[in-house]
Amino acid sequence: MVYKQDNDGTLQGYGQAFVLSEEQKLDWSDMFYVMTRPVALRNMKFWPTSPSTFRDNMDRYSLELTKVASCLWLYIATNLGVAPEVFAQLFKDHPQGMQFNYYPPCPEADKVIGISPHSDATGFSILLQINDVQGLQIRKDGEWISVSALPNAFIVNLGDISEIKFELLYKKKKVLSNGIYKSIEHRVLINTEHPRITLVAFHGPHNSLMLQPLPEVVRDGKLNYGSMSYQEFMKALFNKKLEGKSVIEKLKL
Ligand SMILES: O=C(O)CCC(=O)C(=O)O
Ligand SMILES: [Fe+2]
Repeated sequence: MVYKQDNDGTLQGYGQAFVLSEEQKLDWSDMFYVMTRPVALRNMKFWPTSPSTFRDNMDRYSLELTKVASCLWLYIATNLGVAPEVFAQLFKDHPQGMQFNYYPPCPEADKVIGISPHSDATGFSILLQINDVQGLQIRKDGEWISVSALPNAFIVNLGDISEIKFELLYKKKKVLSNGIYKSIEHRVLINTEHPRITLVAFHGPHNSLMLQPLPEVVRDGKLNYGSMSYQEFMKALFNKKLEGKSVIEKLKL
C-alpha cells in the first residue's frame, strides 16, 4: 500500500500504532497519521494526492487549527497567571500532527476496543468527530464516562506535556495543589452497526524541549518529575503498547 507506515519511528502513514508482536490483540481501528507542522517537517510521501483536494485542505485546516491552539495556550497561560511568552517558548514552531481514526463497526463490540486506554503525549489534542457516531470515554475518579461530541464542536484533551509543565507552574504560583490540568486518560468503544470517524490534531512542544521543571519553579521546591527530552519521551511511548498513563507515570520521582 502506497501510504503505509515505514517504521521510520514517527508513526506517519497508514496503519496501526503501537504494534509490537504478532500475538498482541490489536485495537479495532485503522489510522492515518501525518506531521503537519512545522511545514519543514512534513514528509510529503505520506500525503495522498487523491482526492486532489486533500493536500490543500489539510494545509489550510492545519493552519487554522494552529490559530485555535494559540488562543487556547493564551487562555491557559492567563488562567495560570503565567506570562504568555513562557508558553510561546515551549510550543514555538507549533509542532502539530494530524491523525484520522476509522473505527469499523463490530457485531461483537463488547469484545473489542477502538483505542486502548491512554493519555496523549502532547500539550493538547483538538479532536473533531467527523460523523455522529459516539464512542469516546474519559476516565474520571476511576470511572469511564462517555463523552458526547456536540455537532461542529471540538473536543480538547489535555496531554502529558501539559501535566508536567502546568503542575510545576502551579506549584510555583502556590495557587492550587496537584490535580489541575492533568492529562486525561481516554479510550474509544466500538459501535455494533456504524463506523466512527475522527480527526485528531496533536499540538506538542518543539522536539528539542527538555521535559523537566522550568528552572525558576524548582529553586526551593521539590522535583516531582525527572527529565527527558520530548524526543526520548516519544520514543519510549512508541516502543510499548498503549497502557493508560504509564509513560508519564515513569517520569514521576
Ligand atoms: O477517536 C477518538 O475519539 C479518540 C482518538 C484518540 O484518542 C487518539 O487518536 O489519540
Ligand atoms: Fe488519544
